[in-house]
Amino acid sequence: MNKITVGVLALQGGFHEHLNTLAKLKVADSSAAYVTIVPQAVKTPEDLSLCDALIIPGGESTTIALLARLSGLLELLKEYEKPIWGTCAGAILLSRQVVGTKKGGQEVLAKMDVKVGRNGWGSQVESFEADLTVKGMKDESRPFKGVFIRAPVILSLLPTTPGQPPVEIVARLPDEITPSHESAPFSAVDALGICVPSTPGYLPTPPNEREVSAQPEDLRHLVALRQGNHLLTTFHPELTRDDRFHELFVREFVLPSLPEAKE
Ligand SMILES: NC(=O)CC[C@H](N)C(=O)O
Repeated sequence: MNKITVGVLALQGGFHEHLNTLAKLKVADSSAAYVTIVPQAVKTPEDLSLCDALIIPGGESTTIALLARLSGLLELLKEYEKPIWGTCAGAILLSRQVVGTKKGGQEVLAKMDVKVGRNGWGSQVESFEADLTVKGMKDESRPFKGVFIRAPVILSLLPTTPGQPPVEIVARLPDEITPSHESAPFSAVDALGICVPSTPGYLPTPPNEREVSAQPEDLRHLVALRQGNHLLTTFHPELTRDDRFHELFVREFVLPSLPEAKE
């Protein structure tokens, strides 16, 4: 267990930043021994086969999905059972449903029972930063700077897929930050689970997949979620010098998933 390979899907978007963070990362296992982390750029099925876990970076989710299909990775990723962490565009790919897709729709890996809205906070100029408290993070009382760039928003938590663990909240935005963009590809009612399509390519939620209706909180405040060994963050931890999110992913998601850890 002292050497692990963490892949970063390197087809488009901010993969260099994740690889650079992984190259410097220090993570101790449960016996306080440091783990050797080998970062691996993943462009082909062979690259993926070397990995113990995968990070899908931010970028443009439609393009990443298209390139994954062209490189023979998309079906492998849909079947992948090792831990995956998706940041921003990667979070969109991990979700089961997406609102505001480009014309022609959006292929997803559907690993997490979540519905997201693309570009939910507006355009590039409306990018922002926010201090987050992250469950399970080292030095948890010190806020983690979340960088949101054309970020998706969580619209609903969908019924849990049979056999899967429930979705857990890892981080949320402070209450004073309110989504208020007219350019957002959904309306307020959409956040309550009543889907209002506003862009072509959007498919209404099938009746048997209706969200649990009594979700009192504005789910758009949820910005990091876990389901089993998958993690999504709607922001970009790789764009800060703070490597605690990468440490959390390796320590809490990757190390416990290794065969040796179960002995
Ligand atoms: N920073 C990002 O990854 C933006 C995601 C992009 N808006 C998308 O929908 O794919």
